[in-house]
Amino acid sequence: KDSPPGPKGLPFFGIIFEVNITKLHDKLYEWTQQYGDVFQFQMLGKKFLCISSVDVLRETFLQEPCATVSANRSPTFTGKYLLKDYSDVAFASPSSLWEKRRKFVHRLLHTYGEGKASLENQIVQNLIPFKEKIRQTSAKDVNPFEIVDEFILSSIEMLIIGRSFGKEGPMQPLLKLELDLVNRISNPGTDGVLSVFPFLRFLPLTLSSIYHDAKSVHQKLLDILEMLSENDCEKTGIYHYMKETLNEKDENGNIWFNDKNIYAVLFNITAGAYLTTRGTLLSAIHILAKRPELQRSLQKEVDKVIGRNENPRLSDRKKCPLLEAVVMETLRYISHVPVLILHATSQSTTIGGYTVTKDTVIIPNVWTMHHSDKYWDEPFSFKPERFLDEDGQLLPATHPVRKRFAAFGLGKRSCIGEVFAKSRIFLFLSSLMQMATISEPAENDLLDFDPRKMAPGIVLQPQEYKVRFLLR
Ligand code: HEM
Repeated sequence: KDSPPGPKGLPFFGIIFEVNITKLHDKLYEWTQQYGDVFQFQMLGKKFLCISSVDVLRETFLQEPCATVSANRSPTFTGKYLLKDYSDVAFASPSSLWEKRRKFVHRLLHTYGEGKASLENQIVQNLIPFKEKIRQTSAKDVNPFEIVDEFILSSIEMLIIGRSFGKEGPMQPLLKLELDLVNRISNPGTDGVLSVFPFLRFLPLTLSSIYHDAKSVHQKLLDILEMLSENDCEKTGIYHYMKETLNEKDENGNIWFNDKNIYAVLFNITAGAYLTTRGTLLSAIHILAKRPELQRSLQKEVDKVIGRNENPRLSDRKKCPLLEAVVMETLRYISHVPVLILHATSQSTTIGGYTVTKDTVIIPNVWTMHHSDKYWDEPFSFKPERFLDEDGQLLPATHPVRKRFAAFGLGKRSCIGEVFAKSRIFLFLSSLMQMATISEPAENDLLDFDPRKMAPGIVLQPQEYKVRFLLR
């Protein structure tokens, strides 16, 4: 049992010709049925270990010594070329400077995601144009993508610079463009090819223009931030705090936060905050449009806890277990970060009883885990009640069902934006349920949401659709 099973593939190329590299998770789902919960394969000279078992993943990411050994990141094109030689948090492997960076960014996000009443007020302010749009479009067929984008991008501006300039302002169009580009290039399959053949960035290919465009748009954004921070911006966004920390030294006299770190960390935060929350909200709206009964129950909960006219507050979240369960089930059902961000081993170790060599790329196969009938009854059905007890309360985090949920990753590399993301998702969905009912469009049939049809990317995205918002 020393070496895991898995598809053999060709010398050097491995399995590359057997998969659609933009939708790696589809093939991993199929191979799990064939080879089991832990299997390995080779692609372009790299060794991959795919983990589709919740128990093995928890053991690997949460128990020492494996937790530390498996916290590395594999070398990526995104990390090396887009993020200035791994100057970021998400694509860099651990080091003492990285640890300081991760803690710092985590603290900033936490303060801004939950602690600061001012951000809560600002997000509530961001909801005003959103509510206005819903009023204007009431009962008409509408594509909700623009409305959701505006809300998310405004809250990213708030987070970074302390205010939003709106949809027509200098930042939102750039952010949107940049983040669509990043999603395409950082997709693990696409990045996997580019990381082995980085010279492709010099050839006249679509991929290389995506890379160059993403870089130049990001630089433009930084130039705008610099200009704004010198002029008329309140000193409340995280950009200001990053600038204040610039060139600080650690106890050994090493600078732990420099210009390159600001550049790369802002890439992480904008992509982390936009792609994931956008995917969640747009999927939730589509899913709810097909479930009027569930909406009625959500509206009852929101009316009781928040009322019809009060703005929702973050403190209301704990009192809305059904809404929490709907968000959790949406995240499980769509699993839109299907293989997390790939990990790697910093030395040889044992995983699931197998010997795994140093520099093996670890694929946490959360897509398969979240859609396995071993763990979930009817995994391709949307059932928020799986996260509730018989009294309608959210199951505790220690409950076996909750332990199978890994949408934000686990352990040392888990998402540092979870609180910030959940806060925004709650404020958005509770406001929506307070004021409107989502209905199918009048024009044509809306098919039920199918996560298998989501568009590829490092974060899968829902296909466009139309709904109607009927004012209550
Ligand atoms: C629904 C929302 C979100 C989901 C589902 C999500 C999911 C994830 C996942 C799966 C990972 C990788 C875990 C791993 O590699 O083991 C991750 C990492 C990360 N996320 Fe999120 N995320 C969300 C929102 C956010 C937000 C709002 C931010 C920032 C504002 C953010 C920032 C980050 C960063 C910086 C990392 C890298 C952590 C590290 O490598 O140490 N995420 N997230």
